[in-house]
Amino acid sequence: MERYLSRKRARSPPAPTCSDEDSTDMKLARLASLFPNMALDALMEILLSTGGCVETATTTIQAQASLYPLKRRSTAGATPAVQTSLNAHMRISHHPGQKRSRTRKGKTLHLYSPEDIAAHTPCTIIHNFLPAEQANALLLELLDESQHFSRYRFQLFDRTVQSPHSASIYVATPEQHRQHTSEYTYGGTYRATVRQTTPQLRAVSGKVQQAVNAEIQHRIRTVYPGGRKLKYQSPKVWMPNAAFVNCYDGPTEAVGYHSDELTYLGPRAVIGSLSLGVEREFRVRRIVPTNDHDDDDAEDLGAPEDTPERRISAHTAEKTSTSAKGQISIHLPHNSLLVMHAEMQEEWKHAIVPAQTISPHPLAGNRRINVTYRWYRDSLHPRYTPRCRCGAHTILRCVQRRRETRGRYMWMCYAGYAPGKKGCSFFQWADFDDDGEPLWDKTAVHDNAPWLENFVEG
Ligand SMILES: O=C(O)CCC(=O)C(=O)O
Ligand SMILES: [Fe+2]
Repeated sequence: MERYLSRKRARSPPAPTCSDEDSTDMKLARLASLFPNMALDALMEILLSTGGCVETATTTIQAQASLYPLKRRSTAGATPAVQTSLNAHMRISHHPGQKRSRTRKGKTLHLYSPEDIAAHTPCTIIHNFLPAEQANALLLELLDESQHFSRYRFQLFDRTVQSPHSASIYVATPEQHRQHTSEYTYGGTYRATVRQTTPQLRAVSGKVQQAVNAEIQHRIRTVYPGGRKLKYQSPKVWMPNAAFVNCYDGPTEAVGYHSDELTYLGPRAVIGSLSLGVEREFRVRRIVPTNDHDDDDAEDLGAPEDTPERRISAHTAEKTSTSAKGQISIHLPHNSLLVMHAEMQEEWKHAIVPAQTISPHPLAGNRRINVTYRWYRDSLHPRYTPRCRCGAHTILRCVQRRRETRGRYMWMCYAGYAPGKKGCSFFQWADFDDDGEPLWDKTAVHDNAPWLENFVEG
């Protein structure tokens, strides 16, 4: 990003003013119409590198076209230059309650130590989480599994676009496999790749469960107001029953800025995220509310935001207001467990950004494997979640920017973003009790249908 921004600044006439009214999909579509011969991936990278500004992206592409022939400009070449760590220039205190922002517009603050990460982000990290042999065994097992992974596909106007990394979801039993392929949806469609847990994945789940619960309790005691759990956060023991495994094969594979879909996790979800193989940067940035109502309507009433499909287009940057405070880079080495705490999905966005350089891992080569352990709430099983007029499952989202309704949850139709489907404009506010349980007819929730089983044996 710096490379493009600094070139842009040095140039005269002055940088174009960025009109930031459109959703990311619209911006990408505008760029695609201006540069029909360029790959969408490359356009997304450039949009990301210019902070989501179509005008700057356009002048950047035009200027670069004379320097680099288009076919030789890889996505890696269009990624932001590696940025220097701000840690070198500033001392960061580790007071847990510290609220002062350390990020600045357009800058990336690089964090490595668990204390800094806990103090400045909604995450905590445990390095060297597993015994070395167990981490390696899990890595090898999942590298082998990754041959079965697939890429998410989503519809962008008349194009079907693929995610720039591959993934599969893992569940514990054949019955859960059935449910995940025919009942649970993701980003408006059924999952393409669902697999059953493998021996190493199962063996590690108990350790993840234990560590995540300890981290949750520590966070509550040391960070949350009054030492109490957040409103809507579940008071129950966190029990993962689904794991998404991602594979990033090489430095250009990535996932764009997004918040994880809350449909089955419910509000204030906690996610345990284990990194294996090549070290990559996990970027987080706080969502800043905006007063621009037109812009907000686009977000709140239809722009794809919190789906995996969005991650493809969200590969581009967010609106200016969102990125105004800059971003934080958390470095995720092999065998580290990152806990995304309850304040993460509603108030922050996260991404794995393309890397300019990576250090190959002795077992994984250029690949990084990531496992996100998730706890699907029984009360949010698809047999209970609202259906929209078009018959599809709705997805649960939180209003993230619009000041008046920020923090409210809503059920929305997302079918329109699934290839081959037509959506409707279904929208309904979602209400929860203080523990994040849906306030719909609870008798229905206590029927005898099979629940998702926890991964952990015994
Ligand atoms: O690869 C990672 O660390 C993050 C993956 C992620 O954000 C996701 O699966 O939702
Ligand atoms: Fe995510």
